[in-house]
Amino acid sequence: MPDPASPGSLPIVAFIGGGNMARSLVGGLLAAGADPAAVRVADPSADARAALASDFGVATFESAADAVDGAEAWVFAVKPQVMRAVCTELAAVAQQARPLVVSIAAGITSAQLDRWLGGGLAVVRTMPNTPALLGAGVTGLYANPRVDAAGRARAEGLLASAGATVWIDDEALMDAVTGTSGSGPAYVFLLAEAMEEAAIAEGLAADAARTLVRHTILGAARMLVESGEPPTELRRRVTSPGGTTQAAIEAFEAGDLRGLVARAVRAATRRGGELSAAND
Ligand SMILES: NC(=O)C1=CN([C@@H]2O[C@H](COP(=O)(O)OP(=O)(O)OC[C@H]3O[C@@H](n4cnc5c(N)ncnc54)[C@H](OP(=O)(O)O)[C@@H]3O)[C@@H](O)[C@H]2O)C=CC1
Ligand SMILES: O=C(O)[C@@H]1CCC=N1
Repeated sequence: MPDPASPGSLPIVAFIGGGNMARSLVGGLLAAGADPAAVRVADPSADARAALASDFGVATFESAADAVDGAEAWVFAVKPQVMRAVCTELAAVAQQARPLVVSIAAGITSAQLDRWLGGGLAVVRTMPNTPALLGAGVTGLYANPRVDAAGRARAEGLLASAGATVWIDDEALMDAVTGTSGSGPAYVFLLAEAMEEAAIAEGLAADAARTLVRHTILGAARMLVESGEPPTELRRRVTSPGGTTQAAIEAFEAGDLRGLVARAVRAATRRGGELSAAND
């Protein structure tokens, strides 16, 4: 009996959309041992298809209908703006095939996906992030009531090779997942940009600033994950009373960094709801 959570024993999975995130997920799946013969990707771009085929050895298709033929899991990896059209085109096939539907799109709800695909389907709405490319991502997953235990295990198996997974029981919170971890890598990259610029403004050479900042973020992230200790405690150990870090933290707090981050996450979270409404 194959283990449905193991990528090596996945049923045939079709990715509809072969862009940035699909590439990350396909790469992660194969790195975790999935058979390239069990992975298909549909994308309208001949260049994207050629790159996917040569990089990963997966079968590629111009037409989504051809890619999903015989696939038990369909992963929708297109932009929210085209999701309705893409689903509607596949609705008749979906009603016959009854696949496990997995979406990685921001904002688009499981009810919308189900409705556009004709209704009554098992749908898992997920939100991965780009470090999936390194197997260092994190994905939030929500399953609609039609998804059984095997479907959950299958969806988790598809995303687990991209990194950690977190099940979310209340779909209304999936936009907050997007605003936290889906978009989150960009927040860290923005911090890196700002720190590099500040370091250069203090007189450091650009290459020195780049190395100092990148390895500071890498080291701090590893400490966060590997120590399991709360960030407040890790920060306390860097902050000598009356020392340099305290001076910097006071500047951050005076500038309301926490409030700014809260407003940014709120903006991303709200945008998820807007993407859902605007593309219904
Ligand atoms: N980028 C990120 O960090 C994250 C993105 N997401 C979600 O992932 C989804 C994809 O994003 P991303 O990979 O960044 O976007 P991309 O634009 O890189 O990928 C989408 C791909 O879908 C293709 N496409 C368009 N129409 C069809 C169709 N009818 N059939 C098959 N493929 C089609 C596009 O081709 P073409 O360009 O030629 O139109 C493109 O290659 C989005 O819904 C996004 O919300 C989720 C988490 C993180
Ligand atoms: O910016 C976006 O809409 C997508 C979803 C999460 C990350 N990128």
